[in-house]
Amino acid sequence: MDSDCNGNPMAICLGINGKIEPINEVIEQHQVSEAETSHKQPFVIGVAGGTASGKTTVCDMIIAQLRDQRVVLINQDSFYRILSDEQLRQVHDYNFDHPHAFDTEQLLCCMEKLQHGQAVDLPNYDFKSHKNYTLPARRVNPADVIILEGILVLHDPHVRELMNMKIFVDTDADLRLARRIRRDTVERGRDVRSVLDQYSKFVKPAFDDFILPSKKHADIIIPRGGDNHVAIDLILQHILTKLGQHNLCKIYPNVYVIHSTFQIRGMHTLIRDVKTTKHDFVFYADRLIRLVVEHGLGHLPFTEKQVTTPIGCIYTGVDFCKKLCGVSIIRSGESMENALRACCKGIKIGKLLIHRDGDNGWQLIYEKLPTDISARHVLLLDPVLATGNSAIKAINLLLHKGVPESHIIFLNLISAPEGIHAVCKKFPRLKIVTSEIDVALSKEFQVIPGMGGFGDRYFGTVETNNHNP
Ligand SMILES: Nc1nc2c(ncn2[C@@H]2O[C@H](COP(=O)(O)OP(=O)(O)OP(=O)(O)O)[C@@H](O)[C@H]2O)c(=O)[nH]1
Ligand SMILES: O=P(O)(O)OC[C@H]1O[C@H](OP(=O)(O)OP(=O)(O)O)[C@H](O)[C@@H]1O
Repeated sequence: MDSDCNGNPMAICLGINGKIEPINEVIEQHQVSEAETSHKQPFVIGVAGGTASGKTTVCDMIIAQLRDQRVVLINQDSFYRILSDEQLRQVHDYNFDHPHAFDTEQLLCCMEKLQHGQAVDLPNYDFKSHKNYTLPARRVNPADVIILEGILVLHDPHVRELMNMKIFVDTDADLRLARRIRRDTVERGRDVRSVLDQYSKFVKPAFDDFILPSKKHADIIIPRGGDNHVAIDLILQHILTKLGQHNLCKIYPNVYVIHSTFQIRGMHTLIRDVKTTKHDFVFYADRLIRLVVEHGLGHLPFTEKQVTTPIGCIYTGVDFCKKLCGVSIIRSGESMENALRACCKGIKIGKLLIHRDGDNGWQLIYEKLPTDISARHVLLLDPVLATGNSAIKAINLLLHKGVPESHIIFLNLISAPEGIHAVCKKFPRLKIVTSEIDVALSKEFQVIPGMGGFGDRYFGTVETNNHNP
C-alpha cells in the first residue's frame, strides 16, 4: 500500500485541480468554495531549471527578501524514491534525472497538506549515500509562501497546477557543467570521471528530454539565475502584490477588489449596519458604487492620444474607449446607472429582468439592449453577486447577442465566494470588479455577512431596515 508524506498508510492521494463544474450545482459549489476560502491559501512558487543552474540561489534571494512572510522551501530532492539494495549496488547506472526517480504522488500529498494548513515531515535526502532516510526528517509548517524547487518541478501537470507562479532558471550549459563538477567533487564526494560519466549518460539527456521542454510552462524565465537581480526584484514585487490580495483573486486573476482604505471600510460599515437609515444607505452605497464604476472603467482598452495644453506644450495621454454600454440587472442594478452616467456622458444603458423561477433556476423576463451591443464593451451592473445564477443568466444572454466574453466587465458592491467561483469557472475571460468579497452564502443563499436586501434598502420598499432578502 502507498504511504502518505508522513509515512502513514493511505489509499490515494490526489493533487488539487481546477476542474470545471456544472454551474447549476449550487450546493456542491458551496462546499468547494468554503473549503478553498476558509483557510488562507499559500502562494506557491515553482522554481525549475537544469542541474546547477542556480535554483537554490534564486530561492534563497526570494526567501531573504520576503522576511516578513512565512516562507517554506521544499526541495524536490526530498522526494527521491528509495533505492533497492540492487539499485544501490549499481548506483552508477541509476538515472537520478528521470521523472520516475521522484515519488511525485508523495510530493503532491505533502503539498496538499501544507495547502490545507497542516505541517508535514519531509525526508532529508543525503546526496552522498543516495538515501532519504539516514538524516532526520525536516518538519515543515504551513506558510504564506511555499517555494517548490527542483530540476523537474515543472514537468508533471498535477504539480504545475498547484503553482501560482512558475519560474525557470535558465543558465548556460557550460557554466552549469563547470559548477556541477565543482559541487559534486567538493560537496558530494564524487570523482570528476564519475561526474562526467553521469552527466553524459543521464543528466544531459534528461535535461534535453524533460527539463528543457518544461520551460514552456514557466511564467517567468530568469537568465543567469541568481545574478539577475532585476528579475528577482520584479518577481518579489509580484509576490508581495499577490500576498496582499484576497485568496480568490489569486485563484481567478480576472477578479479585482478595489483597493481597501479606511474610507471604504467606513462606507461598508454603514451600508451593512441594520440601523442605517434609507437616506444614509443610499448616500454611502452611491459613493461606493461610484468607486467601483471608476475602477471598472479602468479595465477598458484605451488608445494613446496627444493634446496641446494652454501653454502650448504637448501632453501624451490616452483616449477613452468609445464603444461601450451599461446593462443593469433590474432592479438593484438600476441603482448603479447614475454613477455610470456621471462618469460616461451619454452612455447607452440596457436593462435585463431576471426572475427566480421556483427551483428550476432563473428566467429572463425582459430585455432591452442596444441593438449594436455585440460591438460594444459591456459594463454589467448588479450590486450583489450571491449564487451567481442571475449574473450567469445575464452573461449568457450577452454572449448570445454576440458580445465577446472578454468585453464584459461585471461591476458589483459585494460578492459571495460562491458567486465568484460560479461565474469565473464558467466565464474565465470576463472581469469582475467588486468592492468587497464576503465570507460565504447561507443555506438560504443570502450573502454572509452581507447587507440585507439591497433593492429593498436602496429603493425603500421595506418599512424596517432589519430585513433580509
Ligand atoms: N550521482 C548522484 N547524483 C544524484 C543523486 N541524487 C541526485 N543526483 C543529481 O542531483 C541533481 C539534482 O540537483 P541539482 O538540481 O543539480 O541541485 P541544486 O543544488 O538544486 O541546483 P542549483 O541550485 O540549481 O544549483 C540531478 O541532476 C541528479 O543527477 C545521487 O544519489 N547520486
Ligand atoms: O447571485 P444571485 O443568487 O443570482 O443573487 C443576486 C441577485 O439577488 C439580488 O436581487 P434580488 O433578487 O434581491 O432582486 P432586486 O434586485 O429586485 O431587489 C441582486 O441584486 C442580484 O440580482
